[in-house]
This record gives sequence, structure tokens and C-alpha cells, in this order.
Amino acid sequence: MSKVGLFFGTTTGKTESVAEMIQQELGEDVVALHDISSADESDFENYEYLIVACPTWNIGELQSDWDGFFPQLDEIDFSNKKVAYFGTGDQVGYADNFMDALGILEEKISELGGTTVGYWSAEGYDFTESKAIKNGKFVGLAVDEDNQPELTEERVKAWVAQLKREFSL
Ligand SMILES: Cc1cc2nc3c(=O)[nH]c(=O)nc-3n(C[C@H](O)[C@H](O)[C@H](O)COP(=O)(O)O)c2cc1C
Repeated sequence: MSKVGLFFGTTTGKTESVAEMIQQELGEDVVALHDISSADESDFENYEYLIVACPTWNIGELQSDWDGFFPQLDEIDFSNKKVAYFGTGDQVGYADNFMDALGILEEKISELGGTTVGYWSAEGYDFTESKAIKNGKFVGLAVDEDNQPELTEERVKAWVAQLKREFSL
């Protein structure tokens, strides 16, 4: 049984690619990938550690599969679970709503008892507003494949190294 469940939504495939990079970095035997479009509540119970991944769509909204799953989050017990988040977004085209989906999911899952790990510095990004900023940091890894694809690999590697410590893997 994998230790970490990574639940992602994706519309044009970018978040799925980053999910696969993260799985490679943490280890294929450590991380199981779940597309949220075909997941159900019981899938979350199997893991002590979760990674929740969602791009922001339609100006500040959850990706559509995550949007559909959102009410089902209430049925999941997140207490005793450490939860890390990552998202993909476009800081140039959507500077007022960069990574909002990450903030929306983190707020909800924290209310349901999840403990957030994997906070990420906002240095190196240029945007105006984001619901994903808490105490000056992103609540998880922010990836911008639209404008900074050359930074994705090093960002993923650094974040995964941090997660290994915070998940005690
Ligand atoms: C119509 C549209 C709306 C978008 N809205 C936002 C947004 O509000 N905030 C943001 O950060 N990115 C926004 N994006 C950028 C996407 O989040 C980004 O391309 C993302 O990597 C797509 O992920 P996916 O390929 O996994 O679906 C938008 C893109 C499109 C085409």
C-alpha cells in the first residue's frame, strides 16, 4: 500500500504532468495517483499523507472535476492527516486570481481537520492577488507552466525534498 495518495484534477493535462513528476521524485511505490474525476470518498481513507492538486480555472474557480467533488469533501475525515497542496496556474493572464483554487481547497480541508504541510515561498512570482497566500506564503507549491515552465523541475525537486521531511518519509 502506498503511503501517499495524490489526488489531482486536470483539464488540459498540465497538473497531471506535474503530478507524475512528483510521483517520480517521491517514488512510484510511495505515491498512488488518483484522478479526482474517478475518485470517491473512501479512496482518501487509505492514506495518512495526502497531496491535493488543482489548477485554477474560469477566473478564480476550481477545476471542473474538483468543483464536482467539492461537496463530497464533507464526508471525509481529514483529522490525523497531513495534507500538502500544489496547483498550476497562469500568473500573467490571471494575476488577480493566481492559484485561487489552491486556497479554496486548503481552507475547506483545514476546516475539516486536515493539517497543512508544504508551504511555499511567493518569491520569484509576479501576481497581484491570490487566495492561496496565507501569512505571506503559498499554502502549497505553485507551478506556472504557462509562463515559467523552465522553473518547474527545480521547484518540484525542492518542494519534494521539503515534503520528505514534513511527511517523515
Ligand atoms: C479560461 C481560463 C481561465 C483560467 N483562469 C485562471 C485563474 O483564474 N487563475 C490562474 O492561476 N490560472 C488560470 N488559468 C490558467 C490555468 O490554470 C493553467 O493553464 C493550468 O496549468 C491548467 O491546468 P490543467 O492543464 O491541469 O487543466 C486559466 C486558463 C484558462 C484557459
